[in-house]
This record gives sequence, structure tokens and C-alpha cells, in this order.
Amino acid sequence: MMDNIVASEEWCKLEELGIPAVKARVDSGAKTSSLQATKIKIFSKGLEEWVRFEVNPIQDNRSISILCQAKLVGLRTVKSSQGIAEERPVIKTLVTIGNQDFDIEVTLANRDTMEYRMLLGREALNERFLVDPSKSFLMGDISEDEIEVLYKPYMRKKDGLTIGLLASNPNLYSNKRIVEAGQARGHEVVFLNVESAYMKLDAVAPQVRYRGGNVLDKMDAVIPRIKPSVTFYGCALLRQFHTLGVYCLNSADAISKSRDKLYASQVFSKNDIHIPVTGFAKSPQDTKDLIRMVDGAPLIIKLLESTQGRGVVLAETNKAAESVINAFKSVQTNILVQEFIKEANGQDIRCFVVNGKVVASMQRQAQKGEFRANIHQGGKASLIKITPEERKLAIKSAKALNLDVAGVDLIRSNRGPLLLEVNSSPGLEGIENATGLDIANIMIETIERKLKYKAV
Ligand SMILES: Nc1ncnc2c1ncn2[C@@H]1O[C@H](COP(=O)(O)OP(=O)(O)OP(=O)(O)O)[C@@H](O)[C@H]1O
Ligand SMILES: [Mg+2]
Ligand SMILES: [Mg+2]
Repeated sequence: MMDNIVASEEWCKLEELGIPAVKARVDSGAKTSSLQATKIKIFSKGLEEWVRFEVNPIQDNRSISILCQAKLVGLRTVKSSQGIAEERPVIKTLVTIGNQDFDIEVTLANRDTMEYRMLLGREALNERFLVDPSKSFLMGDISEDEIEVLYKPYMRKKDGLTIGLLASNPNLYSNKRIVEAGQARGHEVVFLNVESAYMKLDAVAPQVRYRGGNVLDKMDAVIPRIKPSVTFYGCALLRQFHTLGVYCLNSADAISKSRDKLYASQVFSKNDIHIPVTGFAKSPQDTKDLIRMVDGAPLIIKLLESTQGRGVVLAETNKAAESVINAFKSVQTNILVQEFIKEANGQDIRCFVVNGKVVASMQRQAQKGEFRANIHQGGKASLIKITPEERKLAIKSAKALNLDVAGVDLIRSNRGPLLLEVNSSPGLEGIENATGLDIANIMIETIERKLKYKAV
């Protein structure tokens, strides 16, 4: 066996960190080496600066987590895939590959998205190894059984995840159900009030803290259920959690996009997703043409930020439309003007999309004399079998906004199904009652799948 040729992937032992085996990708395209690490914290030991962190050394197993510490060698500015510069701690540690031991510098990557938990860069390989990228494990393979034996002592006692529910009211049906479903699957679910959480913004050791000073550094995942009035602050918290390597079931970016009806409609039309003809204008001088553009009254006027049907108005005549539109404009309120889909007869369809699948759907029928089918406006829900075209539309719409969980509202028009809107915190009560399905459980299962979590 040639002992100076390494393959594209190799097993490494990091003895000083207490990591018996980690599969590393050999990447001579990268200069430095890196190691996946979460919960990174810099601290002083006498006069020295040290860093404490956790590593999940096995790709598909979140439940194995090794607490490591090492002397800090320095900080390295690294560009993320989005081109954002970040400072990452660098340590020096002994690595064993095959029968060779040597010291290397390793950058701690605070993201959990690395496919390989470790990356061996040029600096580590130089003058020591040649690389044969067509091969795997030239320095010796380790079987799954051997891994199990090696990691037995490290198995976490607590076998569930810690999931934060970022919301405002713990007594809402949806929130109670999410807590219940998480606990039923063996996880710890912590209710986090959006307004009681705050952040420390710092390149080296960013944090989310909770009223009283507790640092929230044990979260594996966060489920955002952010009410519209705190979207801005809630999304800032979510970004912070994301930076800390915590998986968020709906990203800050996707939530803020979905909350802006105008922006979302532009994303839909760009992605070839059909919506009722919609217009938007700044000046009252354009109102008449706006009305013509959507084919005249009856037409719909919507406040840009509305929920539960409260900001949606039907104007029966062109005159009424014109005066309502201009009235909103005179108080600087942003509105959309939209073609009225009369043939829907006060019905719409709510599809609940989780992780790219329609997991439940229901039809909602507006009360007599009402065109809005929202349950909050007295609408009644019933079961419905959606068509393949409607299913495709619902999935495509959630995907266009990049939402893991979405309530997609469709309406049946003479020219086929049209998308009305996509909600990022869809309520569970209506859909669970109508369908008898355990949607909260499906949301928790999705988190498990994303984190590659398996109950031990
Ligand atoms: N263009 C339209 N044509 C016919 N009916 C419509 C139209 N737009 C909305 N509606 C009806 O009004 C209801 C409320 O509209 P929409 O969903 O856009 O508003 P919302 O206030 O955001 O509601 P949500 O609580 O679902 O977020 C719809 O569910 C549908 O029944
Ligand atoms: Mg809405
Ligand atoms: Mg709606």
C-alpha cells in the first residue's frame, strides 16, 4: 500500500478533540481545512483564548454530539456561499489518517449544511500526500458497525431534539398542537415569545438570548409562527438562529416575501403561476385605467398586508371602485386591485403544503351574501379532492417563495385554477378539523428528516 496517496474521501481521527472518526472530503481546491461545529463559544483560559464547540461527526446522525475545546489560533475571514464575509475561529489539532499523524489548522464552520463534516484542504495535504480523486478511502475504510462501536460512549442520553416554537400566544390551537406533536415524538418543545427574545450581534460568538439572560444555545430547530405585526423583528430573530446553525421551518427570507402581497405576486407571475389579473399604481390619476385593466367592476381591492380576509373589499360598480381606491390612496395605504372571480361562488381551496407535498386540502365556502371564504369571516370548511393541476399549482407556489410550510389558497376560475395567496403561518385548526389529519405531526417529522434525526 502506498501511504502517501489519499482519495477523494478519507476517515480522520481527531484525537485531541475526542473525535474517533470523521469522514472528510479531500478538496485540493480549498486552501484551508474546516470542521463542522455548532454552539461555538470563545472563552479565556488563564491568559489564553480558547474555543468550545460541538461537533456532530456522523453525517446522518444528529443525536451524536461531541463537546470539544481547543486553543484558539486565530480568526479567519471566510466568504459564505452568499458572498457574505464572516469571521471563523481557527484551531490547531492533531489529525490521524491511516497510520500518519500530523498537526493541521482547522477553521470551525458554524453551519450545519456541510455535506461532509470535515474538509481537508491543500495546506493539510501539501508535501505529505498526492490526491487520487477517482478513489475512496485509500487510507482505510471504517464500516458502519465499527462506527457504532466507536461512538457508543458518545450517544446522548436525551434522545430527542430541542425545538423552539417562535410565536406570540401559547394558547392558540396551532401552537398547542405543535408543542403536543413534538413532545409526542420525544422532543423537547420550548415556547419562545418573539418579543422576549433578543440578540447579540457579533461575528465570533453571535447569540440569541431570552428575557432574564438565558442564552438559547441548545436549539436544534425553530418553528416560526410569527404574527404579521411582528414580522420584521421575528424575521431578524430567525436570521440569527439560522446563523447559529439552527434549522428554521420556513426561513426569514421566505416569510418576509410571503407577507408582501405585491412582491409575492411579482414572484408568481415571474414563475408562470397564474393569479387573477392584478394591478397596482401609486397615483390616483391612474385609477380609471387600473379599473379598466382588471376588466372593470365588480372587482376586488386588497390591502397589501391583510389576513383573515379583513382587508379584502368587493367593489360592485366602477364608481364605487374608483372612490374606494382613491380613498385608500388619500391615506397613503398600499392596495392591489384585482379581477373578481365571480364563478368561484364564494368558494376557495386551502392546500397545506409541507416540504414540497400537499399534505391536506379543504374547500371553504363563504357565508350567504359574502364572497370571502375565510373561516374567520364565517366560511365553512369541507373535504375536497383537488385535481392534479391544482396540486401542481399549490406545490409550485410554495416553492416559488421557498416555504417549507405553506397554506396555499387557490380559486377555481373559468380558465382553470388560479393562485390567490400563500401564507407562511397557516392555521392548523380549520384544516385538522376538516380532514382529521395530524398536520402538526407532519411538521415535526419534516424537521426530523431535515436534521437527519433518528430516534435512538
Ligand atoms: N380575486 C378574487 N375573486 C374572488 N374571490 C376572492 C378574490 N380574492 C379573494 N377572494 C376571496 O376572499 C378571501 C380572502 O382573500 P385573501 O386570501 O386574498 O385575503 P387574506 O386577508 O390574506 O386572507 P388569509 O387569512 O387567507 O391570509 C379569499 O379566501 C377568497 O374567498
Ligand atoms: Mg393572507
Ligand atoms: Mg386567504
